[in-house]
Amino acid sequence: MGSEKKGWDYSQLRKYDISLEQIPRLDYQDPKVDELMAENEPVVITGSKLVKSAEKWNLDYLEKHMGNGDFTVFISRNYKFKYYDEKKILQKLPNNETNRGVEFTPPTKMVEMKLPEFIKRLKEWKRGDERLYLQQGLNDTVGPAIVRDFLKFDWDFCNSIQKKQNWGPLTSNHLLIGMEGNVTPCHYDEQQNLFAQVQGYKRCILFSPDQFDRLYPHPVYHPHDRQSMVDFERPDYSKFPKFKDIKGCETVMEPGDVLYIPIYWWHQVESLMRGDHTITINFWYKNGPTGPITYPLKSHHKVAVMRNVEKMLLEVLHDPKEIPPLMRALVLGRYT
Ligand SMILES: CC[C@@H](CC(=O)C(=O)O)C(=O)O
Ligand SMILES: [Zn+2]
Repeated sequence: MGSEKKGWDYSQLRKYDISLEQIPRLDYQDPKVDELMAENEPVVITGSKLVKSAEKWNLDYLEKHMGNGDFTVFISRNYKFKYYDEKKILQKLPNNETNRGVEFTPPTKMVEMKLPEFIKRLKEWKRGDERLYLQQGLNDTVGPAIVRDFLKFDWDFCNSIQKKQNWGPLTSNHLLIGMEGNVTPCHYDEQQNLFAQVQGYKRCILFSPDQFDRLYPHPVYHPHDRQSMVDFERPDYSKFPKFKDIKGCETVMEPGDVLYIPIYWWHQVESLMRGDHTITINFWYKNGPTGPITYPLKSHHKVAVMRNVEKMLLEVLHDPKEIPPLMRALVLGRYT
């Protein structure tokens, strides 16, 4: 994978005891790109101009043109930015009732920050300081120059993919500005994703949905729903024995690369250590209609089924502790 001539080297990658193949890197005009996407397989698409109009988006340009809006910034005391769903945290509601959330201490703080302050903290950051990660949906609060650049994205390119792959509508574009070494731990999303690298180098480690039982996602009701419970750097093989057999693929994204992250595919994303800050724009699309079901079900369909079973059981049992005994009674000795 890659090499020194590509502006990064192996010493900038975190070391894991995981077997990883290379994600194919194909030119955007290669017909194999469509074939892989049609199979819900990841592919790095090179040479497209999808976000070429944003290649000038360095920090000074963004500070000058991003407008005076508030941006969502996550703050972490370490290098990890594990996503959590606030709606699943036990909360007092206005009428003094509580939602059916759980007690949970978020691992990161989410704040609203003006861009100049974010950039100042980015530039002044030193080892040991809290880390920051700007993750903001692009909306109409940005300045006119950014709107112009946004309109100049190669929309024909991504619209043709959307049409060919029969995806649903584009739901959002997120601007992601990360510090060197920041890690978004392994998780999956329920949307199709074109992940466009604008500045800096990002390592993306992906696992097929069929690795579900090796990645031990938090329960659906948990704020870390869709996130793996396994700490890749210090895996607890007694709690997560199947993680030993994990198989995945990876790539180091360079500016201009576009990675197709298929719906339900697990991914861990890392800004290379001792590298520059990174800037990414992602394009999230609703999945298209399932189309003709073939049997046995594909692994990503099985993940959707498992999520629905979990949600239904929670709905009827109310107490998550009731699920394991019921599932054991259902399966052990009967289906095993
Ligand atoms: C925002 C988190 C992550 C990207 C990602 O998970 C996605 O685009 O789905 C990253 O780049 O750190
Ligand atoms: Zn994601």
